[in-house]
Amino acid sequence: MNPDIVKERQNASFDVQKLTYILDGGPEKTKRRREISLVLNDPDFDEEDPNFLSRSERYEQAVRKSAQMILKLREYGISDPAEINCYKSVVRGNFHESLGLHYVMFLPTLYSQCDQEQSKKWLPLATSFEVLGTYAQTELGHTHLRGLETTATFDPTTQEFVLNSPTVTSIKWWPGAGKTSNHAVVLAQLYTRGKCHGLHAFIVQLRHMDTHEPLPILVGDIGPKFGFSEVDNGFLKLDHVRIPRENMLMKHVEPDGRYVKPASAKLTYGTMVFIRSLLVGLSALVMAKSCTIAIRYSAVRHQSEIRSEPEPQILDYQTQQYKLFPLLATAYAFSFVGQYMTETYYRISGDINQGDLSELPELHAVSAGLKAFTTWTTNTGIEVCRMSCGGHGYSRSSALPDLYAEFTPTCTYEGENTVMMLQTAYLVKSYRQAKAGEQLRGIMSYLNDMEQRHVRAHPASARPALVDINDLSDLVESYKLRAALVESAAKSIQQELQKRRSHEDAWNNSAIDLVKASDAHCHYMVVKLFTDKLSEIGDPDINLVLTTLAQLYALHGIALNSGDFLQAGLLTVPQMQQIPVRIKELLCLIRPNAVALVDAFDFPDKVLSSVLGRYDGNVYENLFEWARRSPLNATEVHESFHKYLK
Ligand SMILES: CC(C)(COP(=O)(O)OP(=O)(O)OC[C@H]1O[C@@H](n2cnc3c(N)ncnc32)[C@H](O)[C@@H]1OP(=O)(O)O)[C@@H](O)C(=O)NCCC(=O)NCCSC(=O)/C=C/CCCCCCCCCCCCC(=O)O
Ligand SMILES: Cc1cc2nc3c(=O)[nH]c(=O)nc-3n(C[C@H](O)[C@H](O)[C@H](O)COP(=O)(O)OP(=O)(O)OC[C@H]3O[C@@H](n4cnc5c(N)ncnc54)[C@H](O)[C@@H]3O)c2cc1C
Repeated sequence: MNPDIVKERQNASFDVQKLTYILDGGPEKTKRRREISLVLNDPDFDEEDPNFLSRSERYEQAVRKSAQMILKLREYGISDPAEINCYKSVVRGNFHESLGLHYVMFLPTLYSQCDQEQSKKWLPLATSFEVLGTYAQTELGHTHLRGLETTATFDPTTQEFVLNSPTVTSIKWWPGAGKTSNHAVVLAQLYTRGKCHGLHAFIVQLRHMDTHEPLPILVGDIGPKFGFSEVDNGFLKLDHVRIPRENMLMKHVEPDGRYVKPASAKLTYGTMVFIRSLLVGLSALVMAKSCTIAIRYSAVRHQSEIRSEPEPQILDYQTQQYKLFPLLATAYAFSFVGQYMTETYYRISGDINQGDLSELPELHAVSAGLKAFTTWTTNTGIEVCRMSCGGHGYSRSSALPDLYAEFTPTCTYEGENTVMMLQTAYLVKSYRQAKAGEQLRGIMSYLNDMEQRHVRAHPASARPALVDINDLSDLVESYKLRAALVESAAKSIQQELQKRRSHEDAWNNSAIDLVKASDAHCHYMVVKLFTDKLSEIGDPDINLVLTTLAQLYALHGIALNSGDFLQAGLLTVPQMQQIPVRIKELLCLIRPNAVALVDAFDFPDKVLSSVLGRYDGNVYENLFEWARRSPLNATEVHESFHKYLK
């Protein structure tokens, strides 16, 4: 064990184990997660570091691993869905799996959209992995749902749907598992009796069940990408492919071609809402991994000097703390927001299953906004962590380049982040309702008292000292008032309309304000949820250290967005000047607990897969060992010497 890291652990002011229990949701859950993590000792999961393999080898290794994962699930008797997720997350490590889409999109779509008869047919096939599925929605030319071109036309004479990609731009593009899957849920515009009824989901067989040869369908892999090398994102061109009427999910077409309207057309989009909710938790996980690597490494790395003494740990540099500790605070904040998002998703989707769709718009707005907010922040955070590790952060052995490459498409898939932030119609609608005197419930209720508490620029002399920057509840309150930026967005729309612009142009001309409003709303939610969580934590030592993190999270956010808070008169200039001073004090308070705070995330070394983030801190000897395994070192003299240099 590296002596620096031993010393760090001795300095901790709280019980790391107890904090792990809080993050997991209780000691029993921690115990079970640790038991599940033991599967990593199974030699059948031994594999070559993917960084030493070609794309094709990576894909093959990933398919082997996915197949092993399924066999082992049965062997280990893991059947609870939450435990399956935990098991898969542990085994998957920092990479995605080739069968991922089957689990996260294909199966959930079947579960939520099959009727009884369809469930009876498809669920046994899909859960036994005879049917391997993907989710084919995006097209080469479009992602916007109303713009999708693929058609499904009902033919009452044969009781079939005819699926067609009429143009190049209508070719399905991006669905994972182009080579792996034999079926797809295909999203297509439904036509019956000559009329278009919008997007609906259809189950389409793509490949022969025994030979895996493609049916008369053009299907394949779209080629190498920025990351996601394990995943065979695919293309799919359908040329008048016929499928039985029974393959339409939720069956909205009667045998005579009559269309039966669903309770809400938006139910077809349910799988996306599900994944967007999951991505909030994934952001927390990846932020936590990145901080673990960067903070442990910073504790064992010595460089330069502060005083004329031996080189200090780089974690002692104030600038290093300023890079990493706000991200550590973010990892904790997002962990609690992830828990909230999961609970909210299951609560509201439970109501939806019972026929109560009243909270569907809120679920859509919250999941879209938080998905965008947390993935954007995490994406830039990983890169800060990588940079903070200097040259060794650039080595793939650190895992940080892989974490970045695998995570960065979360800002794009399941709805491009700007587009998701622009799903603020709900915020503006809520604002207008509140303004009209309606009492809002839930997370939007803060808009109820906006009329009394206008957020607008005050002259400097008239600015009230509303906020005690050392008081978390005051900080939450000021974030809440800043979230009323939605008022500015709504006003911008109103002004545009007064200029006789169309409703659509008024929205587009206010889009920057709308994204800002959405961002401010999400930021408020995160600060509030983090603060609310503190009241549940009884252990005084843990409460203290998490309160320090929450204060840092809140103040750092204000410092980054100082213009909003000043312009709205929520903070005075002298208060704003106090914030960097307070932030520096908080960095000092966090410093002795930094390693313990990342230890509490409790990532086994095999899951982290990072030489820099090793629990024992023995970085240098392992960096050397890793480098020696590079394929270029397989021979002392590389064949290129004989071919070209000699
Ligand atoms: C929403 C759009 C942008 C627009 O929708 P559209 O209907 O076309 O048009 P509008 O008129 O604007 O909207 C109409 C109204 O409907 C409301 N609306 C829209 N969507 C929804 C919805 N989903 N639910 C409810 N309501 C909705 C909207 O607000 C309007 O309301 P109103 O009329 O104003 O009242 C739409 O075009 C859109 O959604 N675009 C984005 C497209 C998209 O998202 N595509 C995704 C394709 S699939 C994909 O990307 C797959 C990726 C693969 C990922 C694989 C890896 C996953 C990893 C998973 C993580 C695992 C976590 C594990 C964690 C661990 O390990 O621990
Ligand atoms: C790794 C990966 C895996 C994927 N897996 C799948 C899958 O399994 N199945 C599937 O169906 N799809 C999948 N996708 C596709 C993914 O869902 C889309 O790429 C995503 O929805 C974004 O759409 P787009 O690529 O068309 O971007 P575009 O919408 O073309 O975005 C390009 C730019 O235009 C801007 N823009 C677009 N519309 C607006 C607007 N209304 N207002 C303001 N700005 C706008 C965006 O902000 C962005 O800056 C995957 C994508 C990736 C990268």
